[in-house]
Amino acid sequence: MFIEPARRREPPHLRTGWIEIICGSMFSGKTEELIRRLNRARIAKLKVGIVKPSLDTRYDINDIVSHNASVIPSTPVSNAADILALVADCEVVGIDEAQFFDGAIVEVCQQLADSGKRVIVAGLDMDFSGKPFGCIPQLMAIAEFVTKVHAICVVCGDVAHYSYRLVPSQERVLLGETDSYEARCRRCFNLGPDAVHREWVYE
Ligand SMILES: Nc1ncnc2c1ncn2[C@@H]1O[C@H](COP(=O)(O)OP(=O)(O)O)[C@@H](O)[C@H]1O
Ligand SMILES: Cc1cn([C@H]2C[C@H](O)[C@@H](COP(=O)(O)O)O2)c(=O)[nH]c1=O
Ligand SMILES: [Zn+2]
Repeated sequence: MFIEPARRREPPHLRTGWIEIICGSMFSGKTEELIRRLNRARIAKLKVGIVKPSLDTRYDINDIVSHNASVIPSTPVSNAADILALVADCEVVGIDEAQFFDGAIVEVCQQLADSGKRVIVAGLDMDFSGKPFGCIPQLMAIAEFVTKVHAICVVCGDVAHYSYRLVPSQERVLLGETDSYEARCRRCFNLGPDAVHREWVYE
């Protein structure tokens, strides 16, 4: 489990910031982990700013909501550059679904961390075709801390690494949950539509 590095209680310009990435497939617990870290920052009485891309309207227009219904309020943002003004007075910044932001998100995260803030970013590392998703690989490269989380393959029960798309769209951006995606391990992802889902063994 990720444990926060100690922070000196000094004005932001006198202390270092950093970037944390939480990445993985869909259903791997990225949002839960983001919410856990942000709640702990609040308990530490740090000023926390939370944003998500405005196109992510899946569960709620404003709130960040995990697949198992953990919730934290956030501000929807259309352009990555707008984040800078929104969180100017915050010590900790949380960003969910970062793969949907434009390329400026990389420079925005750098600037926030350079100005002494702790920046926690969650996002999909790969799209439905198994290709690196948007800015996430670059963010992983510049981050101090990278946490890769895993789901459970709904076909065989092994550790899942991929988000398998169940519907025919080839558009990169297609919002959805279990209606359109399932978490799969490498083998079951490569089997595609030929994968045979394991039967329930226990009642
Ligand atoms: N295949 C799966 N593997 C693991 N968790 C799953 C799966 N399907 C649904 N879940 C639920 O999703 C939760 C994680 O949700 P969330 O944090 O929103 O994930 P992410 O942001 O990575 O999509 C788990 O705690 C679990 O309740
Ligand atoms: C793989 C993949 C996913 N999406 C969408 C589907 C969901 O709305 C989000 C991911 O949410 P989660 O919190 O990680 O479950 O992204 C997409 O648009 N394109 C893709 O290839
Ligand atoms: Zn599998």
